Amino acid sequence: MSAAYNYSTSVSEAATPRSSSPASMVSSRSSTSDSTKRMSISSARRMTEQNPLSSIDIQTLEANMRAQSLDTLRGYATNHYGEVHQDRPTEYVSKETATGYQVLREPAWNKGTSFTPEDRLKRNLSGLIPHTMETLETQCARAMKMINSRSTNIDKYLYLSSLKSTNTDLFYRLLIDNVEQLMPLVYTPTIGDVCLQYSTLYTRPEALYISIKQRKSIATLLRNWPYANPSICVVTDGSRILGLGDLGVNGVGISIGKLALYTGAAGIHPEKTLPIVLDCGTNNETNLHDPLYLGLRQKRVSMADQQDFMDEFMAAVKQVYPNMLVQFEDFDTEKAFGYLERYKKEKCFNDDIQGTGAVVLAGYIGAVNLSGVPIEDQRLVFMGAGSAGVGVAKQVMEYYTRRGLSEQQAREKFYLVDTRGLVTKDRGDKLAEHKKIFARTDNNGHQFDTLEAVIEYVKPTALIGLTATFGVFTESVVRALKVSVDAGGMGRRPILFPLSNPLTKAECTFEQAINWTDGTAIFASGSPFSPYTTKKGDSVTTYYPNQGNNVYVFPGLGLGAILAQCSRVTDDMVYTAAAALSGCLNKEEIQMGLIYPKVQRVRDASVVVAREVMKCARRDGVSTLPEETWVEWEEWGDVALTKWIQKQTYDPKW
Ligand SMILES: O=C([O-])CC(=O)C(=O)O
Ligand SMILES: [Mg+2]
Repeated sequence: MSAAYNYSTSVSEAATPRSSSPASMVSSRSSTSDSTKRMSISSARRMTEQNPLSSIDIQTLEANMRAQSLDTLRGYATNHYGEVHQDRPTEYVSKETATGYQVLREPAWNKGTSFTPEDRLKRNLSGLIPHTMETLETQCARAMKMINSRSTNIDKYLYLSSLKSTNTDLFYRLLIDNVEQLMPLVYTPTIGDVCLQYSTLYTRPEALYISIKQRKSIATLLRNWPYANPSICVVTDGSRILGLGDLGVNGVGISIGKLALYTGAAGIHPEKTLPIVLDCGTNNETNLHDPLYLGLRQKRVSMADQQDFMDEFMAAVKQVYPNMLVQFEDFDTEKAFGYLERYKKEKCFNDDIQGTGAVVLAGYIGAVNLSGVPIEDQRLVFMGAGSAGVGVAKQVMEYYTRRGLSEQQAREKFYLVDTRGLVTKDRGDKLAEHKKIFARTDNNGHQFDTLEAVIEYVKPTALIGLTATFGVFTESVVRALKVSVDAGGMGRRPILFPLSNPLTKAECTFEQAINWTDGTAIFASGSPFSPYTTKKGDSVTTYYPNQGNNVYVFPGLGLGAILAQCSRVTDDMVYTAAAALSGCLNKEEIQMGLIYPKVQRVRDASVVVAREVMKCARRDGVSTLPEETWVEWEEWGDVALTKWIQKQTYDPKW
């Protein structure tokens, strides 16, 4: 029996729930794709005629692009960007009925060489895979050998990506068991390079690519996603990918990478995750001139049009997947704040503002304990006043207000610096709305143009970098931070968080931080640095960096919100995620002087974060679970609830 289902040709039809994965598409065709195909073939033929060897190389493509002949190769229907009309449903076979390559070619069902003799018979697999039957561990060992044999991180990424699209369980087993080695490949920093080169690296679809040209058909596109009822999507418009700027549709890599961690770091089932990129054009000239660029070849549409597109997207999500949580990722600052406010009643959160805010707060709580500087004497300088800078400052400010400080007293602890220097009310420029809350008024008319000048003036105890500018924490800046902390008394330690991603954007390196503070810095970076060992005479000291990355928050926050069946994500839930994370360190981690759990324990941390987020959702009245369930869970207590959460998570084992 085939699990066929219909989606609408009109945008208003409701989604039909599916129960199975798509093994093989029996057919998927439409009149529009036919016409596109016809055009593509004739253009390609024209190009081939111009080039008798038929090797259409990049130069030829560039020349053709200049002559605009690529116009006809664009992936839209002849009726140019009108509503997408699909004439027939995509028909999938069900897992139960799939046989042969239908099984092997569906990553969610494929077990590779681990199929038992019985499976092989039942599923007509005999002869289609090597005779030997292997355990998952053996398959993992082979995969690790392959990864280790590749010399560049991009090649390692490509291998992993191919594995993911071949055998889901194997990919995630590998990621979960080798998270320290593999997370930097599927996530920051490698994912930054992948996004930069996505047009060239592209081999297969892994996400939903929704162009503003198809804005009338977003619901139809959402229904085309082959897995039923996703629980979570990560959506970007590519406008500020990590610290790399506007990458347009190539930013989709970040949605893919984040969702791999929702599964790897929190155990959300991979079939329940949906990566999305919204293509509104790009202002990235390199992409616009790259003949291989995969997105709309035009400048970004106006902010008002981007906003309308986003409204349409959110409305379509509500219509097609009403229970899906939406994570906004790497939108540029204005949109990041704007959308968070605009959709605050929906089931969504912004990872860069709230996730980063929460993870830094958690680390800051631990860092203050280690610093020897009492919380009331802390003064924080933020280099960078974008979505992450202001998001973090707001989150830490809340920590102060919850400890009894007034808003005004709490705000006074923060000094934000942007490209024009200290953010003050009387600086003479028009401050962006999101910065106003932290604009200083106590500067007596003085303006401080450089970070050095701000440090000299403020004498901070903590320096947080979210500038996306490599090296802005220079030796003189870091030494000045140490001097201002030392002045407060013996044994005090500076807090130094260069948080920008990927590594090429970090404000300073771990080695520099250690050398310039005589090993005293309490350090956290957004992307991972290696431990650093110093030798002085006979004494050898190894220092351990922290990775203050939102990966410690978003997977657990998302898991908690999903399991509590929240109608929305409250600020309280985000704060609770931070507080829960700060309490997650074990004895060994505390002894090592860490402020975050080791990355190998990220799944443990996510479960604790999820548990506390769930309880908070109930307190805030946004959990739609029946009251009886909560009463039962309360009786169980934390240990049982933790076990229950673990039981809900995906942890592939055969
Ligand atoms: O993706 C990361 O590693 C952290 C993050 O959200 C960003 O830098 O935008
Ligand atoms: Mg981000």
